Amino acid sequence: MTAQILDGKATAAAIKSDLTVRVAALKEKGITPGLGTVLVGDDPGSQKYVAGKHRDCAQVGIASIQRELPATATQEEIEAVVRELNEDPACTGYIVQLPLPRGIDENRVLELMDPDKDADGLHPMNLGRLVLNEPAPLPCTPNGILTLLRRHGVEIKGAEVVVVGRGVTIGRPMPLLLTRRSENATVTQCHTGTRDLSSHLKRADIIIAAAGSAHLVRPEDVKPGVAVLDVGVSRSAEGKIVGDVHPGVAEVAAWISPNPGGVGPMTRAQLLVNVVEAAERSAG
Ligand SMILES: Nc1nc(=O)c2c([nH]1)NC[C@@H]1CN(c3ccc(C(=O)N[C@@H](CCC(=O)O)C(=O)O)cc3)C=[N+]21
Repeated sequence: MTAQILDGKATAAAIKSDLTVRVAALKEKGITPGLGTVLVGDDPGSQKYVAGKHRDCAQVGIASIQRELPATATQEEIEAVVRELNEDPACTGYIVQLPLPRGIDENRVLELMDPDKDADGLHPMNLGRLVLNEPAPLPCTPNGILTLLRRHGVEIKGAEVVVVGRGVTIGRPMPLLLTRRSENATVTQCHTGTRDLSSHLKRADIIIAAAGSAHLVRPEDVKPGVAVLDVGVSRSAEGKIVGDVHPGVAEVAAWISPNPGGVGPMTRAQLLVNVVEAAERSAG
């Protein structure tokens, strides 16, 4: 058996085409959604991601607001940009690209953001709203994963899902989304402290591998017919992206998300969804 592809690139393109229509409707009401990005420093990876986000915006008609600060920027300088975007009516939603340079208190910056402009869905207020089942912008990568599964007809209701990882962007919020009544999955969260990862993986109907550990999930660890989402990003010695899932898993799984071309483009698409939804909320 060779797994079918959970095609994030194609699914993200379909979402962007839906959004183009919604953005046009907002513009008829006199509202142009705008995505802001705050990029601090000159990390080439971060520059590339941020550039990708603005390319996406251009495709769907969302305005781009780019703020760049040097690697030497102080806490106060970064916070001043955050305050400015909070006040800017043209900025519907924004992100502060992470990580911030050493010595900057990231959480203090993030907490200063207006939660209603939080395009990442990772502001403490919005994580709290998620716990409380209140409407909120949803974390982009976990929500992108759910959308990718739904659009390929992978059954989430009742599924045994193993999430590997406990990072703030994926591992922590993912089970919160999966265990809502609307999803009704059963979740096991594994991490570096898990005694026997393989025994958990073998029981899973869906595996979400977000540990950042190259080829952590091996073919002998998984049940035939499983759906596997490869969210990990490591770099090989040659600089190529290496995921958390061993390529041999594709011979056992029913569904697999390629990496690149899987969850990454979905993350970007959900960011745009959050910006458009924030603009729609403000339009009433
Ligand atoms: N505030 C904040 N929000 C983020 O969402 C955020 C962040 N900071 N910091 C860095 C990480 C990383 N991230 C990616 C998003 C899309 C791709 C993506 O689309 N990747 C392509 C490949 C790109 C390539 O070839 O390098 C793919 O998977 O097909 C990758 C990585 C968002 N992040």
